[in-house]
Amino acid sequence: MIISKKHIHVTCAIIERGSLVLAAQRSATMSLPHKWEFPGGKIDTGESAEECLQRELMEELNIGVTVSRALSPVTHGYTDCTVTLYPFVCTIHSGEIILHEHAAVVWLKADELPTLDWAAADVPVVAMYLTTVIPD
Ligand SMILES: Nc1nc2c([nH]c(=O)n2[C@H]2C[C@H](O)[C@@H](COP(=O)(O)OP(=O)(O)OP(=O)(O)O)O2)c(=O)[nH]1
Repeated sequence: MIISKKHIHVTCAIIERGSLVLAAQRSATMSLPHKWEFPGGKIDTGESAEECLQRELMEELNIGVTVSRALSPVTHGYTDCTVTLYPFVCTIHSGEIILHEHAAVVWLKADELPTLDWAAADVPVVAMYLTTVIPD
Protein backbone atom coordinates (compact mmCIF):
# COMPACT_ATOMS: atom_id res chain seq x y z
CA MET A 1 0.00 0.00 0.00
CA ILE A 2 1.32 3.46 -0.87
CA ILE A 3 0.72 6.06 1.84
CA SER A 4 1.48 9.59 0.68
CA LYS A 5 3.14 11.95 3.10
CA LYS A 6 1.11 14.77 4.59
CA HIS A 7 1.77 18.08 2.80
CA ILE A 8 1.44 21.14 5.02
CA HIS A 9 1.45 24.79 4.02
CA VAL A 10 3.25 27.10 6.44
CA THR A 11 3.77 30.86 6.50
CA CYS A 12 6.91 32.34 8.01
CA ALA A 13 8.05 35.85 8.80
CA ILE A 14 11.50 37.22 8.04
CA ILE A 15 11.27 40.13 10.47
CA GLU A 16 13.65 43.01 9.86
CA ARG A 17 14.68 45.70 12.39
CA GLY A 18 17.12 48.06 10.71
CA SER A 19 19.95 45.84 9.49
CA LEU A 20 18.98 42.98 11.83
CA VAL A 21 16.76 39.95 11.20
CA LEU A 22 14.91 37.85 13.77
CA ALA A 23 15.41 34.09 14.01
CA ALA A 24 13.48 31.88 16.46
CA GLN A 25 14.56 28.60 18.03
CA ARG A 26 12.00 25.80 18.24
CA SER A 27 11.62 24.43 21.76
CA ALA A 28 12.51 20.93 22.95
CA THR A 29 8.84 19.91 22.86
CA MET A 30 8.06 21.12 19.31
CA SER A 31 8.67 19.06 16.17
CA LEU A 32 12.18 19.76 14.81
CA PRO A 33 13.36 20.48 18.39
CA HIS A 34 16.04 23.16 18.85
CA LYS A 35 16.12 23.98 15.14
CA TRP A 36 16.05 27.64 14.09
CA GLU A 37 13.21 28.93 11.95
CA PHE A 38 11.35 32.03 10.94
CA PRO A 39 8.26 32.29 13.16
CA GLY A 40 4.88 31.43 11.66
CA GLY A 41 2.78 28.31 11.29
CA LYS A 42 0.29 26.22 9.39
CA ILE A 43 -2.33 27.92 7.22
CA ASP A 44 -5.82 27.04 8.48
CA THR A 45 -8.65 26.17 6.09
CA GLY A 46 -10.25 29.32 4.69
CA GLU A 47 -7.41 31.56 5.86
CA SER A 48 -5.15 33.59 3.58
CA ALA A 49 -1.39 33.31 3.99
CA GLU A 50 -1.17 36.84 5.38
CA GLU A 51 -4.04 36.24 7.84
CA CYS A 52 -2.22 33.11 9.01
CA LEU A 53 1.02 35.04 9.45
CA GLN A 54 -0.65 37.71 11.62
CA ARG A 55 -2.50 35.10 13.73
CA GLU A 56 0.59 32.97 14.30
CA LEU A 57 2.85 35.90 15.16
CA MET A 58 0.32 37.20 17.69
CA GLU A 59 -0.07 33.70 19.21
CA GLU A 60 3.64 32.88 19.26
CA LEU A 61 5.34 36.24 19.82
CA ASN A 62 2.65 38.81 20.78
CA ILE A 63 3.44 41.04 17.79
CA GLY A 64 1.67 42.53 14.78
CA VAL A 65 3.68 42.98 11.59
CA THR A 66 3.58 44.93 8.35
CA VAL A 67 4.47 42.85 5.30
CA SER A 68 6.89 44.54 2.93
CA ARG A 69 7.32 41.75 0.39
CA ALA A 70 6.79 38.05 -0.23
CA LEU A 71 9.54 35.65 -1.31
CA SER A 72 8.92 32.63 -3.52
CA PRO A 73 7.48 29.59 -1.72
CA VAL A 74 9.91 26.74 -0.95
CA THR A 75 8.92 23.06 -0.66
CA HIS A 76 10.93 20.58 1.40
CA GLY A 77 10.35 16.88 1.97
CA TYR A 78 10.98 15.80 5.56
CA THR A 79 10.87 12.10 6.46
CA ASP A 80 7.32 12.27 7.75
CA CYS A 81 5.79 15.20 5.87
CA THR A 82 6.28 17.70 3.09
CA VAL A 83 6.31 21.39 4.02
CA THR A 84 5.78 24.34 1.71
CA LEU A 85 7.02 27.55 3.32
CA TYR A 86 5.56 30.92 2.29
CA PRO A 87 8.10 33.53 3.47
CA PHE A 88 7.14 37.18 4.03
CA VAL A 89 9.63 39.94 4.79
CA CYS A 90 8.10 42.09 7.56
CA THR A 91 8.63 44.75 10.19
CA ILE A 92 7.00 44.86 13.63
CA HIS A 93 4.31 47.52 13.94
CA SER A 94 2.83 46.63 17.34
CA GLY A 95 3.54 44.67 20.49
CA GLU A 96 6.62 43.69 22.46
CA ILE A 97 8.03 40.22 21.87
CA ILE A 98 6.88 37.64 24.42
CA LEU A 99 7.94 34.04 23.79
CA HIS A 100 4.87 31.81 24.07
CA GLU A 101 6.28 28.76 22.24
CA HIS A 102 9.89 29.25 21.17
CA ALA A 103 12.97 28.55 23.28
CA ALA A 104 14.71 31.74 22.15
CA VAL A 105 14.89 34.48 19.57
CA VAL A 106 17.95 36.32 18.29
CA TRP A 107 18.44 39.38 16.11
CA LEU A 108 21.28 38.80 13.67
CA LYS A 109 22.83 40.67 10.79
CA ALA A 110 21.67 39.10 7.54
CA ASP A 111 25.11 37.65 6.76
CA GLU A 112 25.16 35.89 10.16
CA LEU A 113 21.93 33.97 9.48
CA PRO A 114 23.68 30.96 7.85
CA THR A 115 25.60 30.27 11.10
CA LEU A 116 22.44 28.94 12.81
CA ASP A 117 21.24 25.31 12.74
CA TRP A 118 18.17 25.94 10.57
CA ALA A 119 15.25 23.61 9.94
CA ALA A 120 16.07 22.05 6.57
CA ALA A 121 13.20 23.77 4.77
CA ASP A 122 14.59 27.17 5.81
CA VAL A 123 18.07 26.72 4.36
CA PRO A 124 17.02 27.74 0.82
CA VAL A 125 14.80 30.50 2.28
CA VAL A 126 17.81 32.02 4.05
CA ALA A 127 19.87 31.76 0.86
CA MET A 128 17.11 33.36 -1.22
CA TYR A 129 16.62 36.16 1.33
CA LEU A 130 20.36 36.92 1.30
CA THR A 131 20.26 37.45 -2.46
CA THR A 132 17.65 40.17 -1.92
CA VAL A 133 19.40 42.26 0.74
CA ILE A 134 22.10 44.86 0.18
CA PRO A 135 25.17 44.16 2.37
CA ASP A 136 26.05 46.82 5.02
N1 LIG B 1 6.70 28.19 11.60
C1 LIG B 1 7.64 27.60 10.88
N2 LIG B 1 7.58 26.26 10.68
C2 LIG B 1 8.55 25.71 9.96
C3 LIG B 1 9.62 26.47 9.43
N3 LIG B 1 10.44 25.62 8.76
C4 LIG B 1 9.92 24.38 8.86
O1 LIG B 1 10.38 23.35 8.39
N4 LIG B 1 8.74 24.43 9.60
C5 LIG B 1 7.91 23.28 9.88
C6 LIG B 1 7.85 22.91 11.35
C7 LIG B 1 6.46 22.33 11.50
O2 LIG B 1 6.48 20.99 11.09
C8 LIG B 1 5.66 23.13 10.52
C9 LIG B 1 5.02 24.34 11.11
O3 LIG B 1 4.01 24.04 11.90
P1 LIG B 1 3.76 24.86 13.22
O4 LIG B 1 4.66 26.02 13.37
O5 LIG B 1 2.30 25.04 13.31
O6 LIG B 1 4.42 23.90 14.17
P2 LIG B 1 3.86 23.02 15.26
O7 LIG B 1 4.93 23.00 16.28
O8 LIG B 1 2.49 23.40 15.64
O9 LIG B 1 3.84 21.69 14.44
P3 LIG B 1 3.61 20.32 15.08
O10 LIG B 1 4.67 20.19 16.12
O11 LIG B 1 2.22 20.39 15.64
O12 LIG B 1 3.77 19.40 13.90
O13 LIG B 1 6.58 23.57 9.51
C10 LIG B 1 9.67 27.86 9.64
O14 LIG B 1 10.56 28.59 9.22
N5 LIG B 1 8.66 28.38 10.39
